[in-house]
Amino acid sequence: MTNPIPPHEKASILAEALPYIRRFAGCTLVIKYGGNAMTEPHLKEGFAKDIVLLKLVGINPVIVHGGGPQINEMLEKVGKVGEFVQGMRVTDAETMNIVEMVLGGHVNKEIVSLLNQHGGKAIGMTGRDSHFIRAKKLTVDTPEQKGVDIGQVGEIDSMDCTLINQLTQNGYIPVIAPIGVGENGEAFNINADLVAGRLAQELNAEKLVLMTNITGVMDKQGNLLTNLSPSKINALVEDGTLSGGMLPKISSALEAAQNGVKAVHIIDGRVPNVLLLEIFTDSGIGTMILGE
Ligand SMILES: Nc1ncnc2c1ncn2[C@@H]1O[C@H](COP(=O)(O)OP(=O)(O)O)[C@@H](O)[C@H]1O
Ligand SMILES: CC(=O)N[C@@H](CCC(=O)OP(=O)(O)O)C(=O)O
Repeated sequence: MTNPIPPHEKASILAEALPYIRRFAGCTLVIKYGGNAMTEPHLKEGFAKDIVLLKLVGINPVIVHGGGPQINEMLEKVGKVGEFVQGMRVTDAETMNIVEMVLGGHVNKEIVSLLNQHGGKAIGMTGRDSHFIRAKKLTVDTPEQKGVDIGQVGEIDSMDCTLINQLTQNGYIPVIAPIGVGENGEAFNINADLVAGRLAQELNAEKLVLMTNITGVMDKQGNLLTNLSPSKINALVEDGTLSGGMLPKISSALEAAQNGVKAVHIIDGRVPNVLLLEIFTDSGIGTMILGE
């Protein structure tokens, strides 16, 4: 059994939060909740409580969620296998329907419901709601081929954050599924890290926090890299240290850091209350991405 924390230590931990609460009160934080970090019920519950606490102390959290593993599970049920190119899901018409059903339906509503159960006022939406994320078809460059067509995968064309701002100002917590709308009203599947990074820029967020299922960005030997500069990131991409889902994550993190978002962090969503540790304590956690 672990020893209980003595009362004076508990008090000093709570007191440590005060300067951070003062600093971030009234600020917007964009939090990306990755599908891999939302597998355990107790972690989902803890995440919801942490977000409600942020809102209650005057911070404006805006959540963008993923759901890659949850989409894979549903694809398997209909006999399809998830396929990825450079961390992006190959999305044919049938897959797009499943993506929209899983992200816009089950995953989004589960998070919304948990937040509301814990006293938050959460509202779920996708980028098709009020057409707030306009997207166009994305093609991907691989080391072998440029411009690979991966179906209904979108890149963000523009974002209209009027509705999000109105919601946060009125006490709501927006919970956003990463689906965009094309010129003809069609749906596009967008990587959730890209939506979170762009949203953080558009909202002038104080922080972008990407919650995933790993301690942070690792070097080839598996050591945690606590700080990453643009040149270091380029080197890690070029020598193949970063792969799969880490590729869109790091490029989104870097773009946000270079476009006005003051702090960008990749942290381990498997650690209970990791958000509170990141935001309210002096201890550095995960990987911080620097803009220059
Ligand atoms: N150098 C690296 N450091 C850390 N993770 C890496 C690295 N290269 C690839 N990855 C992979 O990226 C994954 C995180 O991306 P992803 O699976 O898309 O997570 P999420 O669902 O949270 O967005 C890690 O679990 C790991 O498998
Ligand atoms: C184009 C693309 O890859 N879209 C992602 C959207 C969900 C996502 O990003 O989920 P995670 O954050 O859990 O990985 C997908 O279909 O899996």
